[in-house]
Amino acid sequence: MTTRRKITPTAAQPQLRVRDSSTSAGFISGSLPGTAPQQPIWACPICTYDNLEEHQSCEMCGVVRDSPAPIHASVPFKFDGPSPDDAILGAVQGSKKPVQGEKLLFFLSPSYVTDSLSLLPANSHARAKSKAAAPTSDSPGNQSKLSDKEHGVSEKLKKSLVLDGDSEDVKESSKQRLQSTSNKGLPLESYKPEPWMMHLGSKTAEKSLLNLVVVGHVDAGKSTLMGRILYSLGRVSHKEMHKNTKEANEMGKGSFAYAWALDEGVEERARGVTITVAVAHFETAKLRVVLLDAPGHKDFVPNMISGASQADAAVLVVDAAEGGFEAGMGAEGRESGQTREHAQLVRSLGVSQLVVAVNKMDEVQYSQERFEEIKRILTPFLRHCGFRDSSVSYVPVSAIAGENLVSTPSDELFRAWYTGKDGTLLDALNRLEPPERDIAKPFRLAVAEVVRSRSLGSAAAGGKVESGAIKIGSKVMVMPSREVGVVKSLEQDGKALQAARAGDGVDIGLQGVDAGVIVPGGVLCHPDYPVPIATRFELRILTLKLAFPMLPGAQVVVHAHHAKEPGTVTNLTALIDAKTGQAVKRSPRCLTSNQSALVEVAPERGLCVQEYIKFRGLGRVVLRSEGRTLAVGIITRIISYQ
Ligand SMILES: Nc1nc2c(ncn2[C@@H]2O[C@H](COP(=O)(O)OP(=O)(O)OP(=O)(O)O)[C@@H](O)[C@H]2O)c(=O)[nH]1
Repeated sequence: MTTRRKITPTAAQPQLRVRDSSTSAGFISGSLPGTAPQQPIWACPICTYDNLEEHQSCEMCGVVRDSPAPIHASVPFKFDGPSPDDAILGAVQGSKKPVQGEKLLFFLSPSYVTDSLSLLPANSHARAKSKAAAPTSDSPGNQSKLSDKEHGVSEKLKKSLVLDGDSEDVKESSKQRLQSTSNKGLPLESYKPEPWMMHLGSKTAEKSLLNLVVVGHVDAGKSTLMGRILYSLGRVSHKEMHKNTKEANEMGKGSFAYAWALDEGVEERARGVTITVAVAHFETAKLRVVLLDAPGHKDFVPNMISGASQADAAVLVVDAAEGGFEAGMGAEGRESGQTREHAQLVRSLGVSQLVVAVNKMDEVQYSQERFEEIKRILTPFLRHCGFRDSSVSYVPVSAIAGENLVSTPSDELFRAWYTGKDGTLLDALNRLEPPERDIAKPFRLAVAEVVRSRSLGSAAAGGKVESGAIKIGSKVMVMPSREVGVVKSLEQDGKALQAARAGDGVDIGLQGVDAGVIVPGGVLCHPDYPVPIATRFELRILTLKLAFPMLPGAQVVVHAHHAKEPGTVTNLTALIDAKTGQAVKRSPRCLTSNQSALVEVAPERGLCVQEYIKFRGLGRVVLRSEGRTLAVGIITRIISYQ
């Protein structure tokens, strides 16, 4: 039996999923977080955050340990590696040394893709055919430390966040940041997790959970690849495969038979494209993988964003065929390629580990030269997106021929050069590290979908637990309605659970709330620590390639976790130097491509979001307009609440 489902996020029209009840013995996922051991620490010279000895860079602001005295004190924090967010936060080159053996290049430079494609041999351009863990600061072991320190860090940041010492509004910004802990709830720092939460999973030696999103340009072979893996691992039965093959042949779409294991919708099958995010489960030697198969077509980027916002790691599928790879990179004058856009988006949505599956190797006769060529072009590009070289692996595969997926290649041409020391795609997936989870923070779950099933009842939501933990009987507040219900049932992969914790993708059945109050893009949270409903917030953004300058008053669609809401860029507060993190110009008249800036945004209806520094998963934002991604960013301050 397979346990696949689809997520179609849209705040305006909740997606209902009807499913038979199919529960089995409950289990609790994940490994034992345990209590934080006493370990030596070092204080960051920028933000004063106390880091564990083993960390070579600050978990709070990303500054490399032993870096020279800080010269750009306006940088509040950063990812583990440079990313679009890093550019937003600044100091990519100013305060961070290159990591061992890596050269940090100025990333997302306008000419970058053109430059990298110019590395191709002349005939490669002619080939174009017509048709993206490091532990976070929220590690369980660090949870108490983080919670206890949060306020102290903020006190320091109060000074360092001021972009311009003379500016009253920016001083006010810092003051409000400190007050914006939660709206009409207890201060976050007063939260203490209950003992049972910290011991979830302690009695079992279960595999770790990894949420894996599969992204890449349209038709790169994502669904075929994952369908074939699911089939090889026995997650798709022979009977089901036989049925898919027969029906696909009858529709003249025989080559999509494996993809149909994931593309189950009528329209998806008729059009031969993935539209929604399909969810499936499989296991590697050490991981329980929740697979999120995202659409590649540019029209469905919003759905891809929703899938990627739940992910811990990603598989970027690229098409090795002549012209296929180049199309994904937006070569040959194409306005954009989704290999490029997806890699930028997944990194800005917090994914730092990437497996690049170089697919359709059968179409290039398993050419080592082609594989190396693609690697050579992608490596610096992915570095520019913010991926560390050491967090990216490349695996040549053929989904259609089943080569190098779960077993070593059998094709002679392939075996001639691929010795298999880097292993199969499954080996590469097994090497991914699940991130540490935010267990010691109040419960938060961003609603990905509305679920209706007999076992869960009429008021049920599906999504990934961002922080904290819940069990049967826990009270939760449904936002934005503020109705409070009790957890009646919990399910994961079709099995009943007694409890769920940060990182788990779960379906939650609630008692005591109206079904209609659960909406995709809403948030389930701890009733004493409700998520704010923000009606205006400040963002640090990095603009991508803009067709037109962004002006104050620009109409955008604001994407935050699974929420999607029209909104207005009400103010361009300051232009920020991406290298130094300093405000270089107040109230710029407009923003152009590849600029880092502080802006204010007002969604038409309140959004359930939080400052990135407090809840990363609820603090990342993507601004889009007319089907194009304009900017990626993080919430630095909530200005007004509903
Ligand atoms: N030759 C060859 N064709 C492949 C391979 N993998 C996939 N395809 C074909 O590529 C086409 C697209 O495959 P899909 O799996 O639907 O691609 P996708 O990336 O999931 O597409 P979207 O989700 O719509 O972006 C189908 O005709 C597949 O049969 C491969 O390894 N070799």
